[in-house]
Amino acid sequence: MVFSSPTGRNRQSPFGTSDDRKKQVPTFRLKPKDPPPPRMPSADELLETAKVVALPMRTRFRGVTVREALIFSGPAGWGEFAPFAEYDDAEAKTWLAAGIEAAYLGPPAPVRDQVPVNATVPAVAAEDVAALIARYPGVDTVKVKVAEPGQSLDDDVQRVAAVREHVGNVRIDANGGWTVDQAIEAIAAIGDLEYAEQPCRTVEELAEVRKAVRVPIAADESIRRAGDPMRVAALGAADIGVLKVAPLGGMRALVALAAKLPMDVVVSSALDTAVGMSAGIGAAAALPGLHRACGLGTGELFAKDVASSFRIEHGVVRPRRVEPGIDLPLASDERTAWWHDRLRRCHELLIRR
Ligand SMILES: O=C(O)CCC(=O)C1=CC=C[C@@H](O)[C@@H]1C(=O)O
Ligand SMILES: [Mg+2]
Repeated sequence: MVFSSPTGRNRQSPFGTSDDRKKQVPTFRLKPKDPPPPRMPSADELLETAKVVALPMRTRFRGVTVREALIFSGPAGWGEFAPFAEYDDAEAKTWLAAGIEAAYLGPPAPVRDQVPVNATVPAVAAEDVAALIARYPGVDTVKVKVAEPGQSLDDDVQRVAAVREHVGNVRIDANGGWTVDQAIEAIAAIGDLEYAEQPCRTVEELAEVRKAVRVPIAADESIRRAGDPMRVAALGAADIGVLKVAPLGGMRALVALAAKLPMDVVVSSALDTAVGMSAGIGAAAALPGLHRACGLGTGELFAKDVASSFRIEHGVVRPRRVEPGIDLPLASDERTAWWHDRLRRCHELLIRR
């Protein structure tokens, strides 16, 4: 689709570029009830309202102790641009498209007013598990990080056992940290699970593990960082797809991919601030079929967020718009300049034909 640009030239929408189509990421498409397509804002316009924040984490998570993010506002609300620091611009640009969608178009029409969430337990010691789970009232599903570099399988077994003292439904996430043999051994040692997320790095390895174990396999990086997110289905590599708004390029892209994937999906955060979380919850609320708890409770991992975090009550969160507070924990001038440059480069990639 095309949209009007400030220079008067029609350009390809960031929600459905030809590049995306090559990667087979679902393209943004209007439905009759959607508002008109957004005007592509210039980078200057985005940076006019931008704030770069540095949010302290309560617990280290995927090596992150301070989560940086750039947020900006548009006619539909606030959007977030927070690709992890190590991602290159080609990968980071879809995160910008997602932020622009949130700020300039807003969420798709919801089909539910609440979304069940899981608790997320980082690779902590078993004795720290209870305090973490206590932050998630009414939650009956816990996702546990495993295969942390520097830790042993015994650490994982003990952490999962500690979680089982509180809830019956446990899923694990190895972030591709195991070989096929290690995954098979670890899954046998850990025992019954709702699913094992991304036990190995490649789609082929996931397919091998899936054939060898009875525990269902979920794909995360094999979808969000893949050239072709449908490959997991083509190779019979997963039972569940873990979908994240920012890496997929937006709420509508996520909903479109969920419709194509022949498997259950779980919407999960990308360690989003409350602004990004609003989009994750908005996408989950718009999914016609949602049968599992979503990884959208990671606001609990922050010591401070950009707005009051989504309250978890009886294991669910409710979609809402977010208005960042005035006392934001702002990043240093140097980090702010780094994020501004990154946004400009990704914006250039988005509008390039
Ligand atoms: O799914 C959840 O429970 C929370 C989100 C979560 O685990 C993640 C968020 C961001 C980066 C990732 O390393 C991690 C994941 O791999 O799913
Ligand atoms: Mg994951």
